[in-house]
Amino acid sequence: MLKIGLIREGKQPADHRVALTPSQCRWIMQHHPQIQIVVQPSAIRCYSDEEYQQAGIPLQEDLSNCQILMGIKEVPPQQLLPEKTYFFFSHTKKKQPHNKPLMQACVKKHITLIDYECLVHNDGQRMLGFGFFAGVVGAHNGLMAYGKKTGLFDFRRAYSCHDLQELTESYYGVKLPPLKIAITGSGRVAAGILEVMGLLGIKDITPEEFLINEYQYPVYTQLKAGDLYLHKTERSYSREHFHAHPKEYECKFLPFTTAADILMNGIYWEQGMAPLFTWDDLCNPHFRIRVIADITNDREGSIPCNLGDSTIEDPVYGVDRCTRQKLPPYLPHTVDMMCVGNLPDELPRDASRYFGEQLIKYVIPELLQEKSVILEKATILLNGKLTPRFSYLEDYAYGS
Ligand SMILES: NC(=O)c1ccc[n+]([C@@H]2O[C@H](COP(=O)([O-])OP(=O)(O)OC[C@H]3O[C@@H](n4cnc5c(N)ncnc54)[C@H](O)[C@@H]3O)[C@@H](O)[C@H]2O)c1
Repeated sequence: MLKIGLIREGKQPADHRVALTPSQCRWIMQHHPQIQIVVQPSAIRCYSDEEYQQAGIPLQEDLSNCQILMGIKEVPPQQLLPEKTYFFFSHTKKKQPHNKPLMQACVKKHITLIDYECLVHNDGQRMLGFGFFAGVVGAHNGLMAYGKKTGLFDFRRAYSCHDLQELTESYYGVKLPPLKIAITGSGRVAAGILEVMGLLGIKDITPEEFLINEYQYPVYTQLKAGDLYLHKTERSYSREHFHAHPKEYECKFLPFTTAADILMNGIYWEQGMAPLFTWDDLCNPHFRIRVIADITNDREGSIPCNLGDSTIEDPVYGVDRCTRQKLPPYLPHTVDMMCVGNLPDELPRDASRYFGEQLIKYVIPELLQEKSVILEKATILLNGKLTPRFSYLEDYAYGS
């Protein structure tokens, strides 16, 4: 019998998501009788203890008789149970300094750490992620901020809705004013943004039309990497080459800064890549963008005026375009920034269900195999020791 425990999230601020919903737990136990799932009680989880009980999933405070423990966010080191196999987003593979104590606690407690982020298909695409719901909530919040800034319309908060269905219903009858939205990216986040565009009936136009025309109704254009980047010397774009050498490319976004009212940023970005525009561009009087939903959300990253995270409670801040000062939101002369790092937690029920579906499809069957290459590849620590693939983390995991 393989016993899986769903842990209570311990990280602050509290996260409401869970790896498997009550009905998904029941489905797994019905279809895989060799698996038993228990859940640690939680007062804040988006599916209540009662919902798990009603689905026949036992509540259990002490998870020491489980072999596998599943969470979402980083587990506070003092809550780690020794010698268990843990699945969660550890945010350690880039040696993130704030998670060094967590990594070292996992070593000390002989833990096997499997990171969801490292579970990938053969072609390297991630199996699990919350990007779609980050895109949905990010697009919603970006529009909400624009409505507040201009006083033209009012959107309720996504987290006040029971789920995406209720959020969708809140769009019935909404007629947005003419506005132009530039969307960047082509992954899960972008798919979520496009979902909101579709729900609100915002019209899709080409990048060329977007730059030239004005419209009497709201429009958007999607800019994929090929629309955004150009090799600095070859003056060309190739997807494979760009993914391998993104720093050799310059960005072509500048004309959109004088054509768009809202920017919804969903690109993949890493340090050293060209930003979408510079501080000098921002100070240009023709810079038209008033609201930026920076869902990619790297501080001073692809968007230079991302001055750090905002929160779900307080999702928007203003930035003075010339003095670069952080200011309260919705002032007339600022660009408003929506830079929340845990957007999917505004729709935790849908985000959890979607996550659990991927988990059931791709990961649960691997758990039942004698040997799984997929799991091996995602195992950062095996019984507290770095696996060869992650040996580059040596100083981070074992050092002082
Ligand atoms: N704010 C939030 O709450 C939140 C939540 C989830 C994701 N994000 C961020 O949003 C961004 C996009 O996430 P996503 O889920 O859409 O990602 P994804 O993996 O679904 O898509 C990434 C896309 O970028 C492309 N890409 C471009 N350059 C690449 C490169 N050098 N290497 C690999 N892929 C490259 C890939 O082809 C892929 O289509 C990420 O930076 C992610 O951290 C933010």
